[in-house]
Amino acid sequence: MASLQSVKEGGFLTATLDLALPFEAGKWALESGVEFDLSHRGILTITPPKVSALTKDIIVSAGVHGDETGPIELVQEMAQSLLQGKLVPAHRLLLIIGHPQAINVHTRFIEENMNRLFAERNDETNIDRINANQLQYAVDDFYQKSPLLTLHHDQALPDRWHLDLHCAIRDSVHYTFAVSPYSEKTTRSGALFSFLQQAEIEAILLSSAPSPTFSWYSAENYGAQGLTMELGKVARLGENDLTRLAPFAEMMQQLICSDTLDVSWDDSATNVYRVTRSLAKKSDDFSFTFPSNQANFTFFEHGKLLAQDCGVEYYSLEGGEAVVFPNPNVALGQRACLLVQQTDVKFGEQVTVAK
Ligand SMILES: O=C(O)CCC(=O)N[C@@H](CCC(=O)O)C(=O)O
Ligand SMILES: [Zn+2]
Repeated sequence: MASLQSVKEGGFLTATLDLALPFEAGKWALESGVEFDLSHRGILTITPPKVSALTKDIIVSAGVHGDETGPIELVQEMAQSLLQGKLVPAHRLLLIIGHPQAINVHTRFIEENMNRLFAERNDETNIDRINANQLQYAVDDFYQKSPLLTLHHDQALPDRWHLDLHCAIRDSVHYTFAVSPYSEKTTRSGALFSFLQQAEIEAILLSSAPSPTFSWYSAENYGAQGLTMELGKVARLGENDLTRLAPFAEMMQQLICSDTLDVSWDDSATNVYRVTRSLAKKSDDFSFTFPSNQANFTFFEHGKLLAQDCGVEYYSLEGGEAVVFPNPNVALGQRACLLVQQTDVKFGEQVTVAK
């Protein structure tokens, strides 16, 4: 079947991954008035039948790492329901399956980690860089050409969201958690945190420095309520237990199909962490003092030796620190782990770390 027809019938993921089939762009509408624009392989823009000042510009991306398949299956399920008219969106959507080439060979990336290629446009010397540039153009196009901009008469920006869905490589004290990228812009709204709590996401990690990730790109460049979502653990396509992500899938459907979401917050219901340090791998001598499969959010009391790198030793700080994303095999100069401490937040229009 032609790839465009396959997408129209709900096969967004199948068509995206079938690299033997030449890509066919296309625009079409359902009787409901929902409009679809398949502009590139794995990049689908969906426009609701009507827009208002309450309409959001929402990006949901998955497959930026090819072996993180649970979120890919969630995006496919959402795309299928929208394409078949079973769901009617209330907001503008950009659905992205980010790295078909890596997904097809079940690997995190081909030559370099695509989720470190969003600081700027990249020289297109490999497929990871080509894809990262294409995703940057897609985000730019989606937010910059939004019809909502005229609705707000350029006074205020539309409510922009970007959920970049990932899985963790290893076990985690928290099965689901969200990483809020650092930006000087207002990208940590009470509505975003309330959404996470209602989606039963177990923890939120507040980054304290910029990072060249996909969610950071939208937060920093467009003030989007951006998150990297860690939804379970890596597994093969079709071998994920999506029931554990049901509350999140349900809240994503509410986010996409409801004009507005209830906003509430219970300090005791969600663990919030702030990033105290990000350890970069400075040499091939870098090593951790704990096993490479150490679970995310493992806590180390104050004064424990965590890692060493060419004689430089890293000890856990006063109050202790927990480790997140420990990976001694990253490329030189890249992040080998995050170190975090639990924190309290002041909930409001924007959420801030309580002093
Ligand atoms: O489990 C791991 O070690 C990595 C899982 C993953 O891909 N995480 C993202 C987090 C990005 C961020 O810090 O926002 C990544 O490493 O790209
Ligand atoms: Zn990932």
